[in-house]
Amino acid sequence: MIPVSEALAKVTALATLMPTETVPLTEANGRVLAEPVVATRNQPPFPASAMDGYAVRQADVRSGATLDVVGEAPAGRAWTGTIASGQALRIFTGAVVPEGADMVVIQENVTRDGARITITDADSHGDNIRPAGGDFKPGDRIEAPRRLAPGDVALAAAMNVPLLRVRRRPVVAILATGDELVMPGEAPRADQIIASNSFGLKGMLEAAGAEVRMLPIARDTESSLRTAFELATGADLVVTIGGASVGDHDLVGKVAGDLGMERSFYKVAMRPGKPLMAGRLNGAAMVGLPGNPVSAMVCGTIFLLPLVRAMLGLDAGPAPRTQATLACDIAANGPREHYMRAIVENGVVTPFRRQDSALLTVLASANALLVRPVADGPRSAGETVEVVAI
Ligand SMILES: Nc1nc2c(c(=O)[nH]1)N[C@H]1C(S)=C(S)[C@@H](COP(=O)(O)OP(=O)(O)OC[C@H]3O[C@@H](n4cnc5c(N)ncnc54)[C@H](O)[C@@H]3O)O[C@H]1N2
Ligand code: MOO
Repeated sequence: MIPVSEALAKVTALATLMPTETVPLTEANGRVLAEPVVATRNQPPFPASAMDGYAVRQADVRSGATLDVVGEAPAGRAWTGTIASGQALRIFTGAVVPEGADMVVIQENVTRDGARITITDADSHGDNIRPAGGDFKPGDRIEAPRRLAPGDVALAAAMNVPLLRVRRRPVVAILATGDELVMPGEAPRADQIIASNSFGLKGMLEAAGAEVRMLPIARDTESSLRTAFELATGADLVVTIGGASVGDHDLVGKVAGDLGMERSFYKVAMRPGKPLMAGRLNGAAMVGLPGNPVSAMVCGTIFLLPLVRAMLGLDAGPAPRTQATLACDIAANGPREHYMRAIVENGVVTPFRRQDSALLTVLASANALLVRPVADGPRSAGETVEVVAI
């Protein structure tokens, strides 16, 4: 058994950086930017009105002052004259503020009578003008690498960059194994259960930016496993589920080895997740997850997410931890780092009483993993511990 930190380093060392591809803005959200986006224009490109009202000279703005309305400027239709003293231009949000004007008086602060306005309230918070280039200027950048959030996509669009260079999504083949498994919706025999892990992992990996291929469930025979591994050809990462332990039917390690897997490690000092394996199989990274549903999902959080991040060129450090205050006493930990399913509320963490790695109801109710270091002593309510959000 190797420590979790060492296993993580070995897993992320299996990553190959994905090549880049070009996508339109409509498909860019959530993708990882591979090359910076560089603005070639000012935004706004002109001094723009921030309000509906009247563009005027600030020096003319006094309560009771009357001004002549000399024209109108809606957004998208500039008025090309110059505002002189005593004049006002009817203006709308987003329109070009004309030469001469250095303030927009909001329409709520004037009364209008034909072509004249009277200022009823001269108190203004600011000039209501957005200066040219106030948002961004030529040369301003969205740096890479970066996972594009909706705000980034909007910014790239505003920069008039319609196509973005992003990392190709790593293709992950998920291979569930076991004679006891049937797919959701099928009719299980009395001695069978429903395959669940692949679905949880698919969601987790897709949210991380991967493209997931679900392979048919492999039976606990060497030939079925071999066929399933063949179907994984072309994937950047092959994730197997189950068959990783020491039983007579735990054949994943053997078959992968027969097919040429160069094993990086097998077994991690971690709970749940001890029988984790990883290596390289025909040019792809391979991670063998334990079958217990919670073990598979916890290993997904701790190892697969950093691996996918590394493949996308992002920081591949360990899952971020924060501190929380223990709500109750907990017993000493053993020789494996323990990732206890827990609920964090207002900075206080409560681990679930039942920690069996088969309990999906507990995992689904949890929002955090309470991390117990190897050989950590008993801890009392009120002490500070580390948690990973899930
Ligand atoms: N003698 C020992 N037995 C076990 C050990 C050990 O050290 N010595 N380790 C235990 C630990 S810890 C784990 S974790 C499991 C992992 O075993 P496997 O990876 O070989 O997984 P399976 O035996 O195939 O399955 C375990 C469990 O999970 C269910 N399962 C499997 N795949 C799925 C799936 N896709 N969806 C839902 N459920 C799944 C399976 O039916 C079993 O109940 O080994 C312990 N044993
Ligand atoms: O290590 Mo196993 O993954 O406890 O269930």
